[in-house]
Amino acid sequence: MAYDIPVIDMSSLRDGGLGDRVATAAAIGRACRETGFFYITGHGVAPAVMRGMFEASRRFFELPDEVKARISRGRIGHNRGYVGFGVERLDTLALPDRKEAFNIGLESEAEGEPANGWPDLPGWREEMLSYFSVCLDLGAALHRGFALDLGVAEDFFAGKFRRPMATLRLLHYSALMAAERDGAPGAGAHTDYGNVTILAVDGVSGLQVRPRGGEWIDAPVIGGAFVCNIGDCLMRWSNDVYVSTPHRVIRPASERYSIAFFLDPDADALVEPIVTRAGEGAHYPPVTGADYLAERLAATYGHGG
Ligand SMILES: O=C(O)CCC(=O)C(=O)O
Ligand SMILES: [Fe+2]
Repeated sequence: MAYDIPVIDMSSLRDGGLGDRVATAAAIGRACRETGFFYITGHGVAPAVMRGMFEASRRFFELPDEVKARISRGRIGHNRGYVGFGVERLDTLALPDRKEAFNIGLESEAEGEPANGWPDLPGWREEMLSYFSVCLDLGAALHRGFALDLGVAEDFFAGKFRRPMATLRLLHYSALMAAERDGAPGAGAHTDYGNVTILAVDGVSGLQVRPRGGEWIDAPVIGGAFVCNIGDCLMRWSNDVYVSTPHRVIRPASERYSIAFFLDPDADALVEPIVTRAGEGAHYPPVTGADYLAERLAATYGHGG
């Protein structure tokens, strides 16, 4: 079977009529069953917004190491903050990834809620939070599509993503390190944990996808489009009708920047398989979003980094 990664105009899911929404949902559903990856256009995010985000990302990663270390994931906790080169190992059988990253979670001023760490860069926090909310809206629109396609109420997921465990992640793959010949990947082969990932890549390709039962294929950069992929949580939720697909980043020939938005459900949302195929039982017991994510993060960071 030849796999491809379709380009889907999602504008109807934002503000279209029912007929168009159903058609878009069917196209997304097909991609989720086959490749688990699709590009989206018609998302309404202006090119200037993405240019601004990548400039902001560069400004952050150019900060001195000791400044970034002050807001490290180790200090901030809750999977937020700066993750230095070599700390993470997405493919547990390979060398640590050649990338640094900065994670931002749902911002809250409330007592007892996890806080984000912020660098001391003017306007930076506001720009990140504004993009965060753009991604939440896109994620909600995509979930209306998943719901339509899976045959549940169009707003089925809305009540399960009220305060979602979402992570906005800036990524920087170093060209200097890419030149080293130790076999370390940019990002090792893995599947994403959550429901859906919305990825923007700044020009330099390197993402590869391995459809289940297929070979590695390149996911080239398509200007103005985001790459979306299904994570393990939505695979489980769809009772394995949708597939989360292994992917990796090969070491780029030059500096590479990407921005990923990982959307996981609310901590207390019950992830209970939606059974759509006649005669089939649930493949998994229900689990809360928090228990599910905790299990998966422990596996990635378990090597002690
Ligand atoms: O940087 C990329 O293109 C993809 C990164 C990725 O797959 C991830 O962080 O989960
Ligand atoms: Fe990923």
